[in-house]
Amino acid sequence: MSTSGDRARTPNRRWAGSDFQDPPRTAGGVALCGACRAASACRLGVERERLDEAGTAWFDVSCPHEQEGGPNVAHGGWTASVLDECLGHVPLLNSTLSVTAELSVSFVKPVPVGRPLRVRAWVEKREGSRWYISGEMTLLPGRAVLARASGIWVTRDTGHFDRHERWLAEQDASATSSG
Ligand SMILES: CCCCC/C=C\C/C=C\C/C=C\C/C=C\CCCC(=O)SCCNC(=O)CCNC(=O)[C@H](O)C(C)(C)COP(=O)(O)OP(=O)(O)OC[C@H]1O[C@@H](n2cnc3c(N)ncnc32)[C@H](O)[C@@H]1OP(=O)(O)O
Repeated sequence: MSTSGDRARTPNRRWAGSDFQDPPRTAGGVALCGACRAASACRLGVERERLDEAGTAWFDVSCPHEQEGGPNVAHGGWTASVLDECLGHVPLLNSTLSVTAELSVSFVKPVPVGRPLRVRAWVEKREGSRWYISGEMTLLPGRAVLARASGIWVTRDTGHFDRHERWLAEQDASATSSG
């Protein structure tokens, strides 16, 4: 029987040999998170990504039908997730591992499901290990803004997830010992 302690010690083969700063990418250049590696596609619907010479990141995105909230429109959680993903790729496109510390989303218009959308993301400033990143989602064709986001990403070293596993094991151990 598997326990939470076993889970904390089990190597995760999706990340085996993985370089956090240079993850596997789709043909469209999209860096894949852990759960999407088996599917070889971003299940949030990020189809292409690229960084231009000015440092702005561009993403072709479409809301999957499984993420429908209201009739023919995206669940707000999808909009927030895909903006977290796209803005969070900016440090990665600059060969830097980071995690989201804060994220703020403005839902400007309902987001249609199954339509081509564009996300643009850029660095506002960097202070210490913090990257202040903003972005917006627009409808295609045209450039109507559907959502805006801004947040703070914090640079991590490659020991971040191992430290987390140890912290989790300690939580489990202290919960077990205190009953
Ligand atoms: C999906 C996650 C994947 C992450 C990347 C992994 C591999 C990459 C490969 C493939 C992946 C492909 C694509 C994925 C890319 C992006 C997807 C979106 C990213 C995410 O979806 S990621 C998941 C959600 N996210 C978390 O899981 C974070 C949980 N959380 C923590 O892990 C800690 O809470 C942490 C690290 C935030 C702080 O940890 P801490 O407090 O111990 O650090 P410390 O004290 O050293 O602070 C260091 C500096 O952060 C500043 N700081 C701290 N907290 C702050 C806050 N709230 N707001 C503003 N600034 C803050 C301090 O002011 C100091 O700033 P300074 O260095 O300038 O002085």
